[in-house]
Amino acid sequence: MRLVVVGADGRMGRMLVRAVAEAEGCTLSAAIERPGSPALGQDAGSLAGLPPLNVAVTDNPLEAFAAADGVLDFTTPAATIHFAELAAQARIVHVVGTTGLSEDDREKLKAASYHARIVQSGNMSLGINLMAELVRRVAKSLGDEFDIEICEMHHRMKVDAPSGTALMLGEAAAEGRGVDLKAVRVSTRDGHTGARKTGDIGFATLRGGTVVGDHSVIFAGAGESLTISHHAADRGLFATGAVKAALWAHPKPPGLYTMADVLGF
Ligand SMILES: NC(=O)C1=CN([C@@H]2O[C@H](COP(=O)(O)OP(=O)(O)OC[C@H]3O[C@@H](n4cnc5c(N)ncnc54)[C@H](OP(=O)(O)O)[C@@H]3O)[C@@H](O)[C@H]2O)C=CC1
Ligand SMILES: O=C(O)C1=N[C@H](C(=O)O)C[C@H](O)C1
Repeated sequence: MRLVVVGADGRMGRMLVRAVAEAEGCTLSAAIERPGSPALGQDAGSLAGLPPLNVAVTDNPLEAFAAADGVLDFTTPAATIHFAELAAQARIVHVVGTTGLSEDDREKLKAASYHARIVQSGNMSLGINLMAELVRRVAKSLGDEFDIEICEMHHRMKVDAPSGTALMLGEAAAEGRGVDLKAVRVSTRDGHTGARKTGDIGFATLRGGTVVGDHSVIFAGAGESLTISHHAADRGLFATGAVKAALWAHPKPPGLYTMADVLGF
């Protein structure tokens, strides 16, 4: 499968280049960065700490997508929506790891998925996707006498909050309870907040250092609490998941898929 990595000089982009180079049945057909990036013209393999792959970074996604079977995209919401339009025109697979997407962005991805095979997930790891299934089940079993709080910590450079993963876990908890997350979500608390409202789902965001990604969902009841946690030690696992998603989606019909579909949950 010929894969393009967009945002190839980013933290995830470099991991994706490595994952493609190491995956059986995949080749890196192009590496894209934004116009003006200092990475333009450099070898994508060298940027990723590998021997040269003879793939120079360019700012021409149109040409790259026309000669590819799929694109791995961990960039920014604006860039992802632009790439979704191009991937739909080229009828290729689009794996979207970018977080911080708005409702409007999601609508645009949905529209693009009439032509492209899109796999979108706030987290491409096996562990988090399994955790979301567990959270759904526990939330369904426990009822709202158990308060749900979601805590996440990421590195100091992360720009969106709560994390895409935290929101995904919140959606799973809300689904388990049969409620709409938007109606019960509490993402900030400061000052005299009053007592916690029954049924709220709270989010706490921590940022610091080089933390790859830690997530906990706490079910706090009367006299007992249950916590489900995940610790990501290396962002290579998200990249491996993204390549797996691309290979899975290659023979599928156009549509908007999730990592849970890829993993068969
Ligand atoms: N779903 C998952 O499993 C995971 C998702 N993520 C998400 O992936 C995204 C990226 O994270 P991370 O790698 O840490 O961020 P980085 O900022 O390190 O990487 C993003 C890269 O995309 C580039 N970029 C921005 N706009 C464009 C454009 N129009 N064309 C081409 N390249 C562009 C940036 O270039 P420049 O810096 O020059 O602007 C940068 O190199 C975030 O939303 C993050 O939350 C991260 C890990 C796992
Ligand atoms: O920005 C990151 O680094 C990460 N982003 C994703 C998120 O927002 O959940 C996934 C992972 O936790 C790392």
